[in-house]
Amino acid sequence: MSILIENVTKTFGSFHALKQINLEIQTGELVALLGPSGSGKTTLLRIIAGLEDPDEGIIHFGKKEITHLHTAKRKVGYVFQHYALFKHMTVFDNIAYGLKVLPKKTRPSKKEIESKVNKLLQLIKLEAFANRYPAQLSGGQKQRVALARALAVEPKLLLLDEPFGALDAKVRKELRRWLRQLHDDFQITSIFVTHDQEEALDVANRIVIMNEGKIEQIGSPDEVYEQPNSPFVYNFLGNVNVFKGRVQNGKLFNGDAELPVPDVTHSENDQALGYVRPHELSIVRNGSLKEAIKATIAHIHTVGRAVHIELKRKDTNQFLEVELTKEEYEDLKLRTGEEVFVKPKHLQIFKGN
Ligand SMILES: Nc1ncnc2c1ncn2[C@@H]1O[C@H](COP(=O)(O)OP(=O)(O)OP(=O)(O)O)[C@@H](O)[C@H]1O
Repeated sequence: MSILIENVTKTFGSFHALKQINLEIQTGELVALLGPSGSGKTTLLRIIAGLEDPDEGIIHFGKKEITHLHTAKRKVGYVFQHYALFKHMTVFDNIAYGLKVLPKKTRPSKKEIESKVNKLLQLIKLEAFANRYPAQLSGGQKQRVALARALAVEPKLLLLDEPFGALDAKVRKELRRWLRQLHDDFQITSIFVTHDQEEALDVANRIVIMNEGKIEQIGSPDEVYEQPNSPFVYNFLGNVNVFKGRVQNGKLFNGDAELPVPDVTHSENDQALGYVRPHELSIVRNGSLKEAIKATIAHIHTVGRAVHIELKRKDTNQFLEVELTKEEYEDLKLRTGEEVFVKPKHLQIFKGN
């Protein structure tokens, strides 16, 4: 089911939690709402679920307008950060719950419910745990049960609010992979809230980046990471080096460096900020002083196949962060304390002040 959100606004007293949100989600997409705490992610999810009313704006599910439709009639599965399982019910009964409380007309038979729950138990790999109670499960297992419970009623839309927020890093990673697999198998339109960039980049087909009640950027993980459209997105999605200066003759004047700027649309003499990701900086031994930045290697550390290098600029004493592949690093034979030159491969310019 596709979703269309038009001009949705929400205030709590005088506080604007959502400002003119416009968003279209296609059937079968797995979309992440990503943003810092308080940016409005949960409020938007709750409005889509019908747990909260927007002040203004319209929401469509497919062709139908549902802005004020009761939550129970929206056919939405909702998974919260804190499992919210029924403590006094077994895993089996928790998953079956949504089916057992359906009105008699639409309720499947006891046998059908049993077969459906068993299939879901297989899917979440907890067949052997059907008779356990939530207190006898780990956090990851509880969250899998919560997902199975949400899926049991065959929702047209699956909403997940920080579903793995309370779990440790390894279990989170496992569940992410599993959520993606589940999504691919079921093809349910899904929206999940997270403030973890890595999680959003790893799981989602599309990421909606929110800040202070507004959407900053919408795009595929590659798009938002490689082509951030604002300093906010640059900073929020991973590490970045920022060069502040003045743009003149196609160059950013920063410290002693004159860094070439691609297709400048800024007027000459504008104050500007140049953004470069650590992997977009290269290290060379011999540089022309102008187009490269002289710096001393302060620290080197390896994370898997990547090598992170921290350098201190000779001109401004600021620190730079460079990421090389292990091969690049081994070719260069770099050592702590050595003087080198750092060159941006790609500089994204934003207006500064
Ligand atoms: N019922 C409410 N009454 C008053 N203010 C609220 C209410 N619900 C949310 N807010 C405020 O609206 C803003 C957005 O909240 P929301 O929960 O949507 O943010 P979020 O991006 O999901 O943050 P987090 O990641 O911390 O959950 C916050 O400043 C919050 O305090």
